Amino acid sequence: MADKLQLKSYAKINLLLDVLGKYENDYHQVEMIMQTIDLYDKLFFTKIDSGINIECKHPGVPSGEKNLIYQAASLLRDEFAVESGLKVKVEKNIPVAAGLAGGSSNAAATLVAVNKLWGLGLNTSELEKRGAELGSDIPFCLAGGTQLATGTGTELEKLELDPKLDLVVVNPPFEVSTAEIYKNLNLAEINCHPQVEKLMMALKRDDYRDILSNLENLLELVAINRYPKIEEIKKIVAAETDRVLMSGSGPTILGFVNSKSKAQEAAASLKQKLDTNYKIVSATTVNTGVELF
Ligand SMILES: C[C@](O)(CO)[C@H](O)COP(=O)(O)OP(=O)(O)OC[C@H]1O[C@@H](n2ccc(N)nc2=O)[C@H](O)[C@@H]1O
Ligand SMILES: Nc1ncnc2c1ncn2[C@@H]1O[C@H](COP(=O)(O)OP(=O)(O)OP(=O)(O)O)[C@@H](O)[C@H]1O
Repeated sequence: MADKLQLKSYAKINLLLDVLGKYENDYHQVEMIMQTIDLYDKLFFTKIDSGINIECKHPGVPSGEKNLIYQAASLLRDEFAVESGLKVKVEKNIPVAAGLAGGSSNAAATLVAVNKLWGLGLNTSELEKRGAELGSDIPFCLAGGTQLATGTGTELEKLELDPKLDLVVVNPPFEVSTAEIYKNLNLAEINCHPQVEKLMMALKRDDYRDILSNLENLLELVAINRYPKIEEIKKIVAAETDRVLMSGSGPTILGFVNSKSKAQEAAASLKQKLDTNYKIVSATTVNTGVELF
């Protein structure tokens, strides 16, 4: 059995994020259209004799038990009484605590890696179940592409759509806690919800204008309330693109355009306008989850 595996783990965006209610455990009932984009981390996994060692140069990424990679590996190690260990080198490209599921996608890749390296023989839905125990975005990150997510975000339906959307990803230099954003959402105040059916129809028809007008994120208002800077960034990105949207619980702002070259132009122009500590990249949607490279 091979003792090395190299996997890419893709960033996700939420083309639509609606919150319908709250469960007794305080998690929220959501309805989302999730999508992977061609921004990814590279993970180099090696099976070792014992322990879980993580090497990542990014200062915002914990190296020990707090790392989702560690948690994913130790969950399966404990469940299956695995005696081997794991070494992981992470090349981070996805901004951290950005609403792009960077940690979740790393965890999804780890589930795939240890399943293979430790010979556990689990299928995708068995991996999804373990992923959901660790984080709501992890099951989606396994297969990626375009998926409808319901429940707490872990009940998934893969949509046989492969939208080709070009965008610029603008990540400001501050982190946002997902828990804090959900905690500050007051559903009683919301009288207008995103329209998931309309977006799905627009995606099916590949109608650019209709797709753009149905991109919505209910958490945007909460995030802007807590961090007014997000509204300022939105305005700057709006001047360069056809539609702006916050990803997940923020603070990353996405600006949509109708070609790769326009996305690159928008990225170049925004780099001139915003501080150098903003991470700004052009991206495109992909129909990929965790994959070998
Ligand atoms: C905002 C999104 O990223 C959109 O894809 C997800 O809904 C959240 O995904 P995530 O970061 O993987 O979330 P988790 O790590 O599972 O949860 C972080 C915190 O967010 C809140 N949370 C999360 C998911 C959900 N359906 N309801 C919630 O209220 C909970 O307070 C939880 O403690
Ligand atoms: N492998 C990892 N990569 C990045 N962050 C990690 C990782 N493991 C743990 N973390 C921690 O998780 C927190 C959230 O990081 P992450 O990049 O996953 O956020 P996010 O993009 O907002 O995710 P989501 O969209 O799933 O809420 C960070 O504060 C970071 O310290």
